[in-house]
Amino acid sequence: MFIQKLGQELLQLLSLMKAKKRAYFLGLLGDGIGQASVLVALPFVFKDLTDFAHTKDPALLTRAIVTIAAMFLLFSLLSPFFSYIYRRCVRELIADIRLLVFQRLSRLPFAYYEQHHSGDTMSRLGNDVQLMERAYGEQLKTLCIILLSLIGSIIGMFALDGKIATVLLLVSTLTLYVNAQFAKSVRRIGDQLQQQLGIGTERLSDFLAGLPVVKMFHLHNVVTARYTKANEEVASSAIKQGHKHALLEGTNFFIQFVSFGGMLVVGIMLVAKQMIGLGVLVAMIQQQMLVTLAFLQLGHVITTLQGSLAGASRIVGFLQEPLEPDQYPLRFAHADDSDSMLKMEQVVFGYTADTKVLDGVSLHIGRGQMAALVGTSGGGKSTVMKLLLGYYPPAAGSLFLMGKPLGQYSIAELRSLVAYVPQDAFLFEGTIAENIRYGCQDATEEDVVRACKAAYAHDFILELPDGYQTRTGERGAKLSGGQRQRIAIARAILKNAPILLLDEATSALDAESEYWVQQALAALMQEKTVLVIAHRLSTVEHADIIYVLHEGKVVEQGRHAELLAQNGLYASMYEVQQRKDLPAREWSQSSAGLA
Ligand SMILES: Nc1ncnc2c1ncn2[C@@H]1O[C@H](COP(=O)(O)OP(=O)(O)OP(=O)(O)O)[C@@H](O)[C@H]1O
Repeated sequence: MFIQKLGQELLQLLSLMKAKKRAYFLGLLGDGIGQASVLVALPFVFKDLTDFAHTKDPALLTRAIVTIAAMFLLFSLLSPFFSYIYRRCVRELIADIRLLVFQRLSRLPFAYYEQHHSGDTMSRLGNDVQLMERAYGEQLKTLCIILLSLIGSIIGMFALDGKIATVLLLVSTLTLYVNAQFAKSVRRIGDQLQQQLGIGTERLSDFLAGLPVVKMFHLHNVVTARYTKANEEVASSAIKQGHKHALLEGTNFFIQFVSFGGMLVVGIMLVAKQMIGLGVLVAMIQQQMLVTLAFLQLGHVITTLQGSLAGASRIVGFLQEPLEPDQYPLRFAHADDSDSMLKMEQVVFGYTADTKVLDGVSLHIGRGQMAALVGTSGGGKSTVMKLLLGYYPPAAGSLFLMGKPLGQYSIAELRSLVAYVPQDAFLFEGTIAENIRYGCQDATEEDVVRACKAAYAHDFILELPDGYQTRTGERGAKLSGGQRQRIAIARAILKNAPILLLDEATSALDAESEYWVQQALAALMQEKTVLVIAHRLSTVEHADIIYVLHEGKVVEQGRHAELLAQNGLYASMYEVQQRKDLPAREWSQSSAGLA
């Protein structure tokens, strides 16, 4: 079972080598054979020298000198050459694997990112890839040298004396057995340790992402306590691992001591009775030490290799995560012959099979119209957006874009038709110009400036120290919320997609920023079909149609005045917000008057 699992994981590790397999094994075996043959040949040199001292036979001295010269050649010339091939291969292999992991990561379905913590994913790229590097770069090579020198030494021992070799081999096998027993529990602890390291990384990335919240609520003690707990668990597993290793070392030392002492005593008695020569005893002791050492190292390398293989197996598992499909396999019997740009018919959706987050939602948005999604928190507004962006397919019902069923679009086509401005505009580390150009990578400088002027961003960008070349900082941290939002709007203007999805962010902005963002949005919405999630109902009073979502159902729909007249959920939400919004609205109106 254990051997079978080890073998399977080794195969997984080798499966990632692909085209580099040949060069890797050439380097590995070349270097391994060089180092192992030196180890195995050395006892024979000592045998010849001991026998020469005893018999004065010059042929023995010549053979010893020739062997040493051959060893020198192997060790100083060939071994470094193969070692170079091998090391280079490992570096290239690890770079390839990192890239593979990243490429897979960038093409996973949206559900994956929602279900996995980013810290866990970071740990994949960091810890697990590092473990693989150790497996390819150190442990497999050590394993190769050990196995080769083990085979060479066993053959050498049998060449010296078959009976003694059999007894010594049995003792050495005991070492292997003990090590294999330890390996299982060390592996278990190793798996636990990696998992706990992943949790530690999660805590760290949570802390970094939530730094403003930590500062604002003075949560240092809370986050430190969470991190301390994860850290203590890591330390506890690492100590347990250390304890097992120490116990293993002690046991191995005992076995080695007994077998070495036994060999020495029995060997001297045999030499005294002239049953074997002194040279044979000297060579036999050395070969036996090599075999015992090889078994000892074998145990150690297998336990550490197992830890690395666990990392490799997580990477292999990750590389098998299903990719986002190019197209959803949705079949719809009919095309939409209405004039709608965006249409949902009785759409049902749940994040899990047994829940319904959207329960028969129907929307109809005509060309050039502005529609709004409003409603209670958790009502399903963002989920509607996720379906329209092709992050998830609907479980039932129909979804049409520009009259064509969703299933007839590739995901890439779908996303080219839609521009999305989220609530929290994300900017990549880089310059402002680069960030805007993500909307259309072929855009010229003039296009970028035009988009920024339309998004009311041009003036503030010019005031920044390096203008369009100003770096935005991590997640755009060097800019204000309103500035980030206007850059995101400029990016969307540049994309120039016919359908615009907006998640209204103005509630998080101060009155002045809100005013400029609203102006920018008005420019963005021109001649577009717009669906906006509105958190503040005052911003969608002029929408062509408003859909009120509550617990996954459209409970009201119509224009602002019609909904007020219905005196239902919308009317009561509007009334509550009117009272809260008053000061901001007054400022906004007076600014508009000034502008
Ligand atoms: N990735 C997810 N996995 C599981 N459930 C989710 C996921 N995202 C949202 N939900 C659940 O789906 C329901 C609808 O969420 P959604 O975010 O669509 O609501 P919303 O109307 O946009 O809410 P809000 O106005 O508060 O942002 C909620 O009950 C939420 O808990």
